Amino acid sequence: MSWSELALNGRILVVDDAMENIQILHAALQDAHEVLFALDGSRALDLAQAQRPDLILLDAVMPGMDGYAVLQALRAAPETSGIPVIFVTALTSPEDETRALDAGAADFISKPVNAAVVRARVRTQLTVKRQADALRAMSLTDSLTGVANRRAFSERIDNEWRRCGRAALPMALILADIDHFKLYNDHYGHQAGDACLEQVARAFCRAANRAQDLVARYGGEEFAILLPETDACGARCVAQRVLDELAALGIAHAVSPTSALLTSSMGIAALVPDHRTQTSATLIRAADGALYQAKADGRNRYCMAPDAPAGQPGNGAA
Ligand SMILES: Nc1nc2c(ncn2[C@@H]2O[C@H](COP(=O)(O)OP(=O)(O)OP(=O)(O)O)[C@@H](O)[C@H]2O)c(=O)[nH]1
Repeated sequence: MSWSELALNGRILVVDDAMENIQILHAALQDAHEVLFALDGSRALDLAQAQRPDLILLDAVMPGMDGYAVLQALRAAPETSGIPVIFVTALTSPEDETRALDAGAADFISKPVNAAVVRARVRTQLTVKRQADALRAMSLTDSLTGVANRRAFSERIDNEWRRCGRAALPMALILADIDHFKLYNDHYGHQAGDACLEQVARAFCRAANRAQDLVARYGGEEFAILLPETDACGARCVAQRVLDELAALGIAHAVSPTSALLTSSMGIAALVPDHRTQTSATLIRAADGALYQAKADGRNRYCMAPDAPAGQPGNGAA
């Protein structure tokens, strides 16, 4: 599919206090796009949050919250800051245009609008948006396994740390390290090692299957499983499923001192974030310490960080 084809079917939010202007833009765009509309700034912000349009056509002059204030509010919220905005306005002086572009507008269309020009400008902005989205997705994905990469993990854990902290919800982290992977590579070869990592990543995804769970490749043969809104008990369940999934895969590891099959060790930490005095590094450190303990205790098991608030430290051996 070409980039211009990708620009089709985008969801567009039209914001204007005059219904007849909305109707004109709707008529120009409805064949190729889903068109939403709002008659004032506050409704526009609600719709942008709830529906995440691909593009916003925004009237600059409106009673109450004007276009510039709407744009500022869109940029301030992480969920809407990446949505491109085209100003559509009767204000046509170079100063007005410059002000809109300085405020973060992607483009500027003068009223009265020409339907062909609107369609062309919209196509351009949607194409740029899709390209930016694809690049961002690529920059957050591990190319070998297809799961999130370390950068994506760092972004998510910080967001979840704050979100769960504000809501006083628990969150858990499992750090998993494949056992004796150096020996695996040495014995079966690096390509087989890569194929093994892909299989293991898929097994982790099957074990952590809630919408908000995140499986990430944390390092070479180390994975992180982030479990928002999950306490120590829930995290233990997921870790046990990881052990079961790996056992079910049955990947031979003929030279492992631990088992004839490929295994993983895991460290689990779970807590209710104290986001005012601590950072997410607290959780990572605790999970890392528990992983070290799981390795020391004989591998092929999970170990709970000792300061987990939801119960006594627990170990699970397969
Ligand atoms: N095939 C492959 N191997 C990798 C990749 N990333 C890291 N590794 C290998 O993973 C191995 C990790 O080895 P170590 O850190 O010594 O750990 P280990 O052999 O798993 O031993 P324990 O963790 O103590 O059980 C190294 O041989 C790395 O080369 C990768 O992308 N592909």
